[in-house]
Amino acid sequence: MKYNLPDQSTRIAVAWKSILLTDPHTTISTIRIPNGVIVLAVLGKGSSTGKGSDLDNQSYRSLVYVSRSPERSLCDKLGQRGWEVAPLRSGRAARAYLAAHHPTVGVFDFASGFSSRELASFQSCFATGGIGWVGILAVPQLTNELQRSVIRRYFSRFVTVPYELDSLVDTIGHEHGMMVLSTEPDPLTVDNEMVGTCRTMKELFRAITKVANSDAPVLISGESGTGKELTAVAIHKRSVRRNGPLVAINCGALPYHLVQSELFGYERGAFTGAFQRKIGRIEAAHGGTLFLDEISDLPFESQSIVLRFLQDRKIQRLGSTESIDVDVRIISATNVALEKAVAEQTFREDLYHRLCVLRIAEPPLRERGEDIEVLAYHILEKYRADAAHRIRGFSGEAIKAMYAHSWPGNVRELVNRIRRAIVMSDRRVLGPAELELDYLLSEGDNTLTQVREAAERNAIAAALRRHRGRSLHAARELDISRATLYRLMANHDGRAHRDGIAASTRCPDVPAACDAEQEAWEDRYAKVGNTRRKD
Ligand SMILES: Nc1ncnc2c1ncn2[C@@H]1O[C@H](COP(=O)(O)OP(=O)(O)OP(=O)(O)O)[C@@H](O)[C@H]1O
Repeated sequence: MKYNLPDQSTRIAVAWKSILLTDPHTTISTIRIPNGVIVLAVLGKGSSTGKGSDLDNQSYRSLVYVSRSPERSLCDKLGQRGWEVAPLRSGRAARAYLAAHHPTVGVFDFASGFSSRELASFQSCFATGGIGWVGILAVPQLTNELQRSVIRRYFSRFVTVPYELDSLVDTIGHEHGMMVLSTEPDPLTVDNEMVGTCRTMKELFRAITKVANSDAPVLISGESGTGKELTAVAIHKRSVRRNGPLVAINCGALPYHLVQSELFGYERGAFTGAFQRKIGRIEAAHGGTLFLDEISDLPFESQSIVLRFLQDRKIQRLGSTESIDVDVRIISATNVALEKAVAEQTFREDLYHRLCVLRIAEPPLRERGEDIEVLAYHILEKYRADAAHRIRGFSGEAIKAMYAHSWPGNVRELVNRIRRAIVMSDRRVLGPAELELDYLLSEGDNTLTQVREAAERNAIAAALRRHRGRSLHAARELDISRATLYRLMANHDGRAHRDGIAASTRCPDVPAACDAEQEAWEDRYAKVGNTRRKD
């Protein structure tokens, strides 16, 4: 039987339970279907020229093998079967490897004796999408509740010690086959620009794929620095217009008197100084995508000009009477709520409806959980060469501080902090001081729970700081009710509040919270805090 990859193969993987790729180099594989019949299948694009199939052409022959004492014989055996094995011991090394190499299979040796704390440091690796985990366990570990729950949640298969080398390698082959066939090729990860493994980012990637399949206008909303421009590029790259131009216009930087000439262009002699014809930005995007960045900043008087183009899809260069049809797909981005601008009559409602047919919301960095760490290593890889010496990674304290910080500037802030640290640091391991996050760490915040609590406390403190102690505004920003905010502040025993206020007095550009509302708030908070303490 011959199957073409990837479409049909995906269906095979879904329909049949087990696929054994005995050797990642070969295109001949054994497929075991549910009724027990074994079928030999040739997987590939019908090619037997020896040049290799799609399976060979991709980088999924690498395998991460985590063990405190990696088995030499297992590494050798895997090497003979064409695997590139990366034996690793720590969570940090594994995370960096996963971010850089995207292996399809991971082998985790529970039997080599990782402590519970060490196990927790691997959690983000287990949760990484696109990798199937195979466990090696000692029989008594099957009764250990923590290990059982990790296996149940994240592992597809496991073997117990003592195991037969061949059988383990076959199990890894099974896992590899299932992962390859059930994973759709993802241009986002192929070009390795947009990184994300958490649930919200996976939802974003799915939304990008769907939106890219349509030609309707899309509005991308999200806080500054969350990756709206990156998303616009990803949509364009995945769309049928990918071979056409992508032209970006920063609407905030377009003064009214230049809107017509910038957007529509002009003919020679159209006005004094127009010495030659100039093609406008909209026409330059013909056949491709027009990205209207910071659309909310488009001056009100200019909005009708853009609206007219969106209605007619025609332009007229200044100084010309000829109407030119322009075929572009519109993507716009905003970091403020356009609905609010419409309600306040600073943004035209008819333009809003033209732009906002499809919608994508960019999650802020503070809601991306362990992606902070994945992103940090991605950024380090990208800018590593700027360092005067080789930088190995981040210290444990630096990672803790990153989780504790609330990232008001989102991914851009993370990029800037890491780039600064890479250039300025004399050390091989970047610590919280290099990231200018050392003020966040307090003694003894070591366990995951403590780190999470610290992150929550700091997010609340930062929100209060930004809104000068106004609980209603801070709760709104944190997307929780005011009652929940009070409860959380009470849980943190007032520390988030104190930190928020202390920092707002420390920071020169944020005035201290000392207005009447602040005092009223403090009274209310004191009551909530007292009630809880009585409990
Ligand atoms: N998911 C991501 N993976 C890797 N890098 C990212 C990601 N999201 C954002 N970045 C990086 O963060 C920086 C800011 O991204 P971008 O310019 O797309 O944000 P933005 O939301 O358009 O910002 P603004 O609203 O200020 O225009 C860029 O350096 C970008 O490469």
